[in-house]
Amino acid sequence: MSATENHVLIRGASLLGEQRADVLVADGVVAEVGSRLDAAGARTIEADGLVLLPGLVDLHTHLREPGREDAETVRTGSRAAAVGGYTAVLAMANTSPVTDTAEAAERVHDLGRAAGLVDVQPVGAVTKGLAGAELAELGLMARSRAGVRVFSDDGRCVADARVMRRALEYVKTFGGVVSQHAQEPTLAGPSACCHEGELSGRLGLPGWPGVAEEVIVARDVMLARHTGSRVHVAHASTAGTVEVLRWAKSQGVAVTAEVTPHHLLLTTDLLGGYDPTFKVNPPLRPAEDVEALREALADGTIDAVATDHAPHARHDKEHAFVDAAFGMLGLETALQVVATVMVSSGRMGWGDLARVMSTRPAEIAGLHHTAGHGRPIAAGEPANLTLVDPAASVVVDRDDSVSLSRNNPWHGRTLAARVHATLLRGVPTVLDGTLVTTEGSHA
Ligand SMILES: NC(=O)N[C@@H](CC(=O)O)C(=O)O
Ligand SMILES: [Zn+2]
Ligand SMILES: [Zn+2]
Repeated sequence: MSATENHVLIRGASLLGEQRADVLVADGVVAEVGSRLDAAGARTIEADGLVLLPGLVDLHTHLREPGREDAETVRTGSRAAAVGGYTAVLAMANTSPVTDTAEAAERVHDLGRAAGLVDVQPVGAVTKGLAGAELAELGLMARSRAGVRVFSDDGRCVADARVMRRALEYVKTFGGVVSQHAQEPTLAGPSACCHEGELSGRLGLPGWPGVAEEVIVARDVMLARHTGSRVHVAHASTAGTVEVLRWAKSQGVAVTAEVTPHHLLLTTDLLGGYDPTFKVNPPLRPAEDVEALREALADGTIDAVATDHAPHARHDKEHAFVDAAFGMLGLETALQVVATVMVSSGRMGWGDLARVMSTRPAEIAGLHHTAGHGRPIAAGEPANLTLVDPAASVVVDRDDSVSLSRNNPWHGRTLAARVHATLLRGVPTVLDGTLVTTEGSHA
């Protein structure tokens, strides 16, 4: 092995879209940031016109392993994440079996390390089997090798206020956070499948009102205030949720929130054709909600963008609308959607995009200090990096995906920007927009 084999020189990138610099990566860390750096023998990435960001961190990914390896595996989901510019993802607990024990969390963690493309950090279930009644082994998961810090029954709401209160008290003891799928089950029938409004009436589909989300968010911020613990709102989707968050933050409540790319761009009227590709939970909302979410993301009321990447096998999606599975792909296109909606429009800069897609998610998940994600691009920092072509414009084709599933709501749309390269601790996982396999060949 030559002395410079582990060296990568990124030449002439614009750091967070601002000053231009060369970045030398050696042995997993940023060795030097400067101009006209020379590193004979280092692999050089010409980055003229490209923007360098800290590696993206996804607070909300469904990897489906164990249980539904036909829809996605830790390995295929890791590939999709790397292609999307991610260096860390949080894998939701609604697998089969559920991630509700230390052993289950360690298994997911180890599968992620074996795939080796992104850091896969398991989310632990709040309640055993996601049943909503008995707390899962929160402390054992936290103390396990997986070091779980984020807990969620995602897919289901922790609807019982007493269970939620106890979970918040428990995670406080080790600095954890509960990520809530906010949806009051008694405010929507079991077959609810879209936003409750004028369109649901016209289509004859049973709907959820936005208030089903808002009452849980309001309740949970009060429980967070009462317990002095941290709550995180998963996939915030309504203007009312934004109002509650704004108030809670003004009161100093330890609440954070994420919004998905699809809730930042897609609206409920896409359901007019009954295409199950657009069936997702929480449902796509009207344009007024979308605008409130964009504003909240820009002003920091919403902390992060999280994909809620929810792969589904074809035979689970290709049904009549009411019977199809909920969820859509997100990892490979998230940065492009945020670039399109927030950066190309001038509402945010690349530095802001780095805040909402890397720094804040890393802080919320506790990956900032320990695992070196979401860090500044500076000498001595772990080299988890994403290089983006801001001028690219790409027509999304669902068959270009490295995910096992094809439920891609962006198919046929033109999106801005493109991930050019991703580095995990200094090792390129993506180069020239293409996955680098561990064998070193392109796949
Ligand atoms: N978002 C979805 O529509 N589906 C998710 C569950 C969830 O995030 O609630 C899934 O696991 O498929
Ligand atoms: Zn959810
Ligand atoms: Zn989810």
